[in-house]
Formats: sequence, structure tokens, C-alpha cells
Amino acid sequence: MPLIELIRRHVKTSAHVFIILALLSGVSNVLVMTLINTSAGVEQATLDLRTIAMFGLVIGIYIVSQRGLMRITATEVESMIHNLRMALVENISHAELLSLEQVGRSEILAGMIRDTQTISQASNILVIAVQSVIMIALSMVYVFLINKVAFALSLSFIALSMVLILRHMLTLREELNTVFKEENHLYDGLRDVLEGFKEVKMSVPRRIDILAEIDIAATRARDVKIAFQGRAAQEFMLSQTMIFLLLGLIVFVAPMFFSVEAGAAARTAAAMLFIVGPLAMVTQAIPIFATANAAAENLVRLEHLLQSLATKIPGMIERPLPAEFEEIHFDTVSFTYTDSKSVNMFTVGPFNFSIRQGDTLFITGGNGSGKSTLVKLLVGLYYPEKGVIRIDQQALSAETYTAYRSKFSVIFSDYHLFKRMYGLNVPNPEVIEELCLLLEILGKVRLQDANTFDTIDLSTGQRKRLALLVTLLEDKPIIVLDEWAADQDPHFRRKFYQELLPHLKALGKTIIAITHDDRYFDTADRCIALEEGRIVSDINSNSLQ
Ligand SMILES: Nc1ncnc2c1ncn2[C@@H]1O[C@H](COP(=O)(O)OP(=O)(O)OP(=O)(O)O)[C@@H](O)[C@H]1O
Repeated sequence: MPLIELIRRHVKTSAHVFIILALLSGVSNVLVMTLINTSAGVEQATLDLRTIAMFGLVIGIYIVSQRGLMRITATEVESMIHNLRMALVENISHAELLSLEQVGRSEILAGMIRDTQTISQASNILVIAVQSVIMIALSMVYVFLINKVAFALSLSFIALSMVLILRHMLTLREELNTVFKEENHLYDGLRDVLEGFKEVKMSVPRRIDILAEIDIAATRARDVKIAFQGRAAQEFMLSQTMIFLLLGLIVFVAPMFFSVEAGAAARTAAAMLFIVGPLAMVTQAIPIFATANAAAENLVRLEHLLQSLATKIPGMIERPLPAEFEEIHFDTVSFTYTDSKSVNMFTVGPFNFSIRQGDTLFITGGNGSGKSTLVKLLVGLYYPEKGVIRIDQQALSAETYTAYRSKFSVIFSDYHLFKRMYGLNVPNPEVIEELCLLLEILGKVRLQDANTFDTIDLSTGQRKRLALLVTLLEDKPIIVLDEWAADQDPHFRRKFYQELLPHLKALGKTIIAITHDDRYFDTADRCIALEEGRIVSDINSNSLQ
């Protein structure tokens, strides 16, 4: 069972501690019942202090063991969830870009939020259910001692219940998978509404259509859940009715066929009434256990999926690259996008070219010609399908890719601007001010604390300037900009090509920019043009002047 597998892998407290605490609390619980049962009806004068002291002691043991059990469970379960979440995030951060692009984001979010929460919420109920099982077992021992007939009847009843419960668990598992799938569709729709809010707001037919799609997914999720809850309620009612029937059997029918001492019959009935609660608890816990188990199954599947996307080979030791380099060389490098059936969709390359340290290289070409794909290969986010990338004669390998990637600062066309400058030392406010002045965003943004901006709610062009500010602070040797200037006004676009790029070059930076601004091509040392994934022209500065 996936839930048990998860617990076994993540929980550090020994199973013995849980068993001892659960036994102590279960035994003390049953002892309370036995003491009450044997003392009730006894003459007041014959009640001795020992029994009363025993009663107090048993309650004390119950409080201590129950509290300990609940605390340990909460600590272990929440630590397990923390570790699971961190492992998922870690795996995502090590995943291949191309593979991650193919995984449903809703599935990842559902795993991180819904499934972990389901397990967390189920944990206490499951502990109580385990205790209930212990209490039922101990109560059965008590019943055995006082009434063998009732014991035999109850045992048959419990065996029958077990069969029904196990059968029920198997069907619930199937149903829950459907519930989770429908909920994932629902999350997809919600993401569309939130991320495409402007587009949804601007078009009534689009809004109606998307809401209709969400309604279909939500209705399916609702119906499957109603059916699921209905079945759970039905099973609960069935088990309750069976308990009542069992009590009826013990009290009304059994005495007709077997001779049972009157006092024993009353004590048996009281013991049976005592286990009505625990039995109801176990029945109620079944759908909760099934849900937690399905959530654990999802998590384990997601964990395996993300692990399979990870670039990090277990045991692999990453190696550094020299800080300085002279050139990066593409040696017959090609890369192909394939669809889910491995049919080739688009190929870039083979590329044979070098980029020298300190060069300013422009990459041009029509839409879909392969510029961004070439850049993803160049910065180490995609791996060559054929050929090899060398840095100063050293072929890149799995061990050196992380070091290689860290030579680049990239602003992609679909970049993400972080409000906090993660991974950067706290910058000097004066340096920030200077850069804001240079990028003409002074007064628009400032540092709120240490390395967090007070706002990133800026115009499209200003956000890109802020992204460039962060890039400059990163101070990497190679800067890659994917259509960075496209959103800048004519004044700043000129400043970018005629002042900023030469300034960066003077600092020794290697600059690679995807651009369509042909009037500024002369500001580059070299200009590569792509068509259909291939280099169709490669012009150096002398020809560009
Ligand atoms: N993740 C992907 N999966 C499959 N095919 C892709 C993927 N990304 C891009 N492609 C295909 O690769 C081709 C090149 O895409 P790429 O993004 O490199 O072009 P581009 O030159 O940067 O275009 P643009 O100027 O429009 O940004 C496109 O025709 C597209 O069909």
C-alpha cells in the first residue's frame, strides 16, 4: 500500500513506540470500561479505594499515552509531508527543461498541495482507527472471558465485516483515482482563468466557453464525489445496522438457545455497546484511509516521474570548469523536438560555429526559425541530440553542465521576474541606485529590504529593465538576451544598442542577443541568421559596418 510505503520510508520513530503507545491507550481505554462494568451495580459499601485508585491510574495512563501518540503522529506526519514537499521541489529543480515542459503542472500542484494535505488531515483519524481496532480486539478478549457464545457471534460478525471492508477498499481505490483525475482537469481550467484572466475578461464567448469547460470538469468531480460519499455512508449504515443486529442476537436470540448467566449477558451487552463507537470509527476511517492511500499513490507516482526527469545521476560528482574561457564551440550539434509518439517535429542544426569570449553576437531569423532553441542549447538547458559542445576544447558532459550553465545570465522572452533577488548577496544600495539611473527606472523601484524589491508592478519595458538590472548584479561572463529590446521605446532601444551593449562589452562580457532590430546590427561583432533551424548567414563585424 502506497501510504504504508511512504510512512515506512519517511517516519523515523520506531514502529515499536507507536505500538506501545497505542496499546497503552487502548488497554487503558478498555480497562476503564471493564472497571465501570464490573463496579456498576456493586453495593456502594463494597467499593474499595483500590478500585477507585486503579480507575484514576488508568485514566492517567490513557491521557499520557494518548497525548504522546497524537503528538508523535502529528510531528512525524508533518515532517514526512515537509520532506515530501522538499523532495518534490528538489526533483523539479533538477528536472530537464524539455521533460518538465511535457508534465502537467496541475498534476504537480495537486501533488504538492491537495495530496499532502489529504495525508496530513487523515493522519489523526487513522491513528484513532488503529486504536479503535486495538480496543475492539481487547474488548473481544473481555467478551470471550464472560460469554463464549457472544464471542463466537461477534467474531463471525467481525470476520464478515472485514471481508466487506476489504472489498469496499478495492472499489474505493478505483473511484478515488477518477475523482483525482477530474479534480486535475478542474485545476487546469482554474489555471486558464487565472493566467488568462485578461483574455477571459475581454471576450464574452471565450468566458462562456471556458466556464462551460470548467463546469463539465467540476460537475464530473462533484458527481464522482457524491457517489463516493454515498457509498461510504451506505457502508457506514450497513455496519451500524449489523452491530445493532449483533446486539439483538446476543441479548434476545442467544439466550433462547444457550444458557447464559443473566449478569454475563448484561456485561456482554455493555461491552458490545462500548465497541459501537470504535467500530463506527473504523468504518468511517475506511474512506479516509482509501483517500489518503490514493493521495500517497499519486505522490509516489509524481515522485518517481520527477525523479525520472532529473538530470542528476545518483553518485555523479559535478565538476567545475575554469573561470576564464576563450571560446565555446558547437561541433555538428543538432537537436530535434519530438511528439509523444517520438515523431520528429522540428530539427535545429547541425551547427558548426564558435563564440569567442568578449564577442557581441546577434542571432536573427523569422518566427519559428529556431533562435530560442539554439539559445537553449547554447546555455545548456537542452542537450545536443547529436554532436558536442566544447568549451576551450573540453567537451561538455553531465558532470560539467551545471558549471557551464552558471557562466550564463539569461533573460528569456518569457522570463520570470522574481521580486526577491534569490542567490545574490545583499547588494549595495548605491550600486542599485546607479543601475536604476543607468536603466532609467530610478524612483520606480527600490529595495524594500536586503534583496527584495518593493514592487515589480511596472510597465512591460520597465520590468525588462529590472530583469537586466538583476542580470548585471549577477555579473556572469556571458549575457544572453532573447528579444530584450523589443519592448523598449525608441529612445531606450537606441541607448541599449549604442551605450549599454558597448558598456557591457568594455566590461569583458560576452553578449548573445536574439534581435530583429536590423538598424542596429552594426553594433554587433557578428550576426548569425537562422532559417528552418539552420544557419543561413554568418557575418562578422567588418561586413556589418
Ligand atoms: N517545446 C517545444 N516542443 C515542440 N516543438 C517546439 C517547442 N518549442 C518550439 N518548437 C518548435 O520549434 C520551432 C522553433 O521554435 P523556436 O522557439 O526556437 O523559434 P524562434 O526562432 O525562437 O521563434 P520566435 O521568433 O517566434 O520566438 C518552432 O517551429 C516550433 O514549432
